[in-house]
Amino acid sequence: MIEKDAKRAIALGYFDGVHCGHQALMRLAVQRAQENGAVSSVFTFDVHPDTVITGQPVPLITSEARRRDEIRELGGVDEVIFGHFNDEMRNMDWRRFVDDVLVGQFHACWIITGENNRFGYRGQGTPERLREECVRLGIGCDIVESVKIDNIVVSSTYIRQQIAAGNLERAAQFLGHPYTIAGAVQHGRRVGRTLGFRTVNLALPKEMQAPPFGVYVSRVIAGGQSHIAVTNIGVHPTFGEGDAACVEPHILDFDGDLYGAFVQVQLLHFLRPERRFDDSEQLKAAISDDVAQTRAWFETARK
Ligand SMILES: Cc1cc2nc3c(=O)[nH]c(=O)nc-3n(C[C@H](O)[C@H](O)[C@H](O)COP(=O)(O)O)c2cc1C
Ligand SMILES: Nc1ncnc2c1ncn2[C@@H]1O[C@H](COP(=O)(O)OP(=O)(O)OP(=O)(O)O)[C@@H](O)[C@H]1O
Repeated sequence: MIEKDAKRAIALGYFDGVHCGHQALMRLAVQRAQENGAVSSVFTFDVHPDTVITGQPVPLITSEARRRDEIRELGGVDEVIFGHFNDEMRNMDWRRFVDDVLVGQFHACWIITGENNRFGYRGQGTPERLREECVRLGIGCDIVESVKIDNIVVSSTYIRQQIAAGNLERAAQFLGHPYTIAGAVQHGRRVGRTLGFRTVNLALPKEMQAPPFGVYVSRVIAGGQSHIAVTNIGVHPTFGEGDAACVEPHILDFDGDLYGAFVQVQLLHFLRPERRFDDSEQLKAAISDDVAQTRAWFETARK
């Protein structure tokens, strides 16, 4: 239990996907907290600010249900604070945000931000202004240089573009971990078993940035175990149109029961687009080929 008036080293930003740059920033927050006998925290928002500002939902790399856990697991911080991004927050002067919210309400003794971060009304809170304000308040401040890969600044926006294009290897390189869809296993229509390939069924969270509908080499993490799998994402057009998009991994060489379990599906490599087959025999042949390609991919990855 973290005490309300504990002092905190607070990292600022939205942290969608918890990519390599976010992780570097949070490592520093953890270090500053240790040095100062403080709690390491992230201050983020319940909705993406651009969703409110532009009126267009920003598709997310991390589903809403997983955000807190993912930031804590991958960032190593003690606490994730979710500010409510409403009109009041949107119009709040940057200095008031620092003085009243971060310091007044959450007792910040150190604030950590990336060099490209902007906050407060119209983004008028720049890292340089933050540094000056922290000096005035007598608290610590770090401005972290952007992490780059291949001379490209790692950002959630760039990673979303890679996911949307099906470049999951590139997305994983920039994330520092695979793109993952998590959720509770639901009952499907039990067609999979008639095909000879049982599948685990998950809803695709509607707020997520999905990759193109298709078939992916995958891993399924369930009950602390990692399984090799091949996953179809889409609306399975062979069986009629109109269904909501779902995520259906077929776990190779597995005969267990996962109904109701909470699983994570890591999508590693795009194999082919989803398509409509004329009959289930053709679909079966295609899935057999997907399975063979998946085994071959893991064989090559192991070498
Ligand atoms: C590896 C794999 C690839 C698949 N590819 C397609 C496809 O291209 N087109 C399609 O209509 N269904 C495809 N399916 C079938 C459906 O996604 C789903 O497995 C089937 O409709 C069974 O659904 P159920 O679990 O609700 O019974 C594929 C399934 C798997 C496991
Ligand atoms: N590549 C990076 N290296 C270091 N820090 C970063 C990097 N990218 C973002 N940050 C910092 O991490 C915090 C959270 O970043 P945030 O999620 O707001 O931005 P982002 O990843 O650049 O996303 P977007 O593409 O939406 O701008 C911010 O303080 C930001 O400046």
